[in-house]
Amino acid sequence: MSNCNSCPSNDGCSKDKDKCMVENNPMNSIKNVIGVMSGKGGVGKSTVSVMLAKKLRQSGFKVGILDADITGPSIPRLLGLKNKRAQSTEQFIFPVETEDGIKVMSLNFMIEDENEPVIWRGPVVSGAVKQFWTDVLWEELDYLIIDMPPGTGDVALTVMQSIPINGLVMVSVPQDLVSMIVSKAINMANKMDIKVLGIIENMSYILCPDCDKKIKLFEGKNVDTFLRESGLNLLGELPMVSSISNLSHYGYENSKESLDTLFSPIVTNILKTLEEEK
Ligand SMILES: Nc1ncnc2c1ncn2[C@@H]1O[C@H](COP(=O)(O)OP(=O)(O)OP(=O)(O)O)[C@@H](O)[C@H]1O
Repeated sequence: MSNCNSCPSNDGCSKDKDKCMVENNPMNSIKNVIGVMSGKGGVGKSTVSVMLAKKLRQSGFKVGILDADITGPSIPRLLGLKNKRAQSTEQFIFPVETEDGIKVMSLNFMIEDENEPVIWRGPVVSGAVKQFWTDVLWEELDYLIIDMPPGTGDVALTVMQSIPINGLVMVSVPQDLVSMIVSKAINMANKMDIKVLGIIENMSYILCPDCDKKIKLFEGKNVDTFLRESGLNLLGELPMVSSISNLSHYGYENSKESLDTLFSPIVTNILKTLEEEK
């Protein structure tokens, strides 16, 4: 059952204690849980989750990534861990660790072939996500990053109900930012009483290779109005760059240089907003 003392959301929680569905594992001590969400798939949620985890780890924090995208897990590949398997005992599942010490749990670590589709019904998928929170031996973490399932369906709901998320980072692309897709995700978070820390606009522009001018591919005229009306921060913009698209093929390490500079101010904004919310 839920134990408020060991819950990362304890400080700022407004949930009714008796109705809380969060089950904590007393062996784990996780200070902050940050969910990375998007209204739909393919907009860069997993890429952002990995960049955020890497940056926090570089700053000396103890970091984990929970890949809650059960039917389309891409975290192991992005981190160059696709051939790793998670070990378990009757009591615990042990996360796989990257060379730089990020603890990772993904369904891909439990299946034989990453190309095999996960053909499970919603409740089974939701059960797996819950287990990643309760049964994985995360031990002590400063930040657990959750790569949320895409969209606002059943599994996203389970994650929000059963994991004490301190704040959500919304990832969007410019043409979706002012659409109902993002609004739906934000409204869902609001209904579940989870703070949205802000929005990252991914694939926001391209940089001209000759003059370094930012070229916006989509008109973002209404973005400012949308942000003002929704009361949300723009945490930062990421350009469309080959070093990011290469992440899925070659892993983060080969793309590190350009990403480090681009992502640093975004991480600062995320941590600042997270602290302000406490
Ligand atoms: N800024 C960017 N520039 C170029 N390519 C990008 C950028 N961000 C993400 N991509 C590419 O877009 C694709 C989708 O990214 P990613 O897997 O991170 O999205 P996602 O939202 O997690 O998708 P899914 O919901 O399917 O898991 C990947 O091939 C990734 O390399």
